[in-house]
Amino acid sequence: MAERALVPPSESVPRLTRPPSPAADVGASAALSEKQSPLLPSQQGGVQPDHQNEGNPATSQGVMMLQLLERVIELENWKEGKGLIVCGAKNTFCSGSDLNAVKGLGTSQDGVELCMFMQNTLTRFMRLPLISVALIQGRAMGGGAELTTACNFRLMTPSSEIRFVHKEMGIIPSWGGTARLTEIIGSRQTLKVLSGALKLDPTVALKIGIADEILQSSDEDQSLQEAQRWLQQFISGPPEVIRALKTVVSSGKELALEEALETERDVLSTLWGGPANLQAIAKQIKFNK
Ligand SMILES: CC[C@H](C(=O)O)C(=O)SCCNC(=O)CCNC(=O)[C@H](O)C(C)(C)COP(=O)(O)OP(=O)(O)OC[C@H]1O[C@@H](n2cnc3c(N)ncnc32)[C@H](O)[C@@H]1OP(=O)(O)O
Repeated sequence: MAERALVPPSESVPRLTRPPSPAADVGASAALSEKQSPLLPSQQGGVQPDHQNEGNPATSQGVMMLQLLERVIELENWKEGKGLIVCGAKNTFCSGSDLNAVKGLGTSQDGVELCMFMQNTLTRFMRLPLISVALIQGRAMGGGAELTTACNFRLMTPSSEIRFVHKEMGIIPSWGGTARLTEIIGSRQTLKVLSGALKLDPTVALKIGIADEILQSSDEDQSLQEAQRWLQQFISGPPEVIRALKTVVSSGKELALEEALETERDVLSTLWGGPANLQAIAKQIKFNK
């Protein structure tokens, strides 16, 4: 029987509580996992399996998923950050769960535990006070397609493709991907994308609103540079302001209006009269250029 390495630290997705004050340190953009894709098997350039568990794909996949959670926890503690880019390796964004591991996780309970673990991790990722970009080089399939929806933006290289293959696997996207995709492109388009298991090339993805932009290059390094330049336009400025913006947008998306308004008041109180605000007022900035 497959080892239960995927039981989530908490049994359910964390509730969004009104957030702590954003930090005021200097920020930078960073790759979540430079040249690594969190869920891929090692032959695709993913995180290497724990040697202790070599030969047991289910356990190795569990290790990779735990590594993803660890990275998210690191990012939760990255108090000066402003943005991040999630990218894959060897021109594959992420081809989802390791199919060899999935064979060893055959019960409904296995599926639900995997789902809860990933819902927890990706919800925490989505709520980071960082502006996140999925740089889709090559394919994003299954769980990999779901991962792209946890990012705020999706940039696609000309040769890339997003495909929610779940229907063909006899399942649904359940790592929060269905809910997030519906929020991104609406229920009609989501139903088409999922029930057709459509291959979304960059042109189609842009048209239906999953992709934010098609990059010029399919080259791994050049497209990463393009993505960094693209992100830069949204993260220039003081970290406390960028982080606060992401925080209030998250609460506007997830909370009831009264709570979201309260969050806005609280977050504003950390900025109004603060250094960035006072400097801007002192400079008498004009926006007519
Ligand atoms: C539990 C469900 C879960 C969820 O979302 O909830 C999922 O994610 S289900 C998994 C969904 N993903 C797939 O079904 C992908 C299946 N793989 C493919 O369609 C292709 O391999 C593709 C399109 C990713 C890449 O095709 P390409 O022609 O470029 O290369 P290869 O097919 O030769 O692949 C190279 C090598 O990688 C292995 N591989 C790729 N993806 C997976 C995977 N998800 N699990 C295990 N192994 C994978 C592939 O088998 C090849 O291995 P090799 O030993 O060289 O034959």
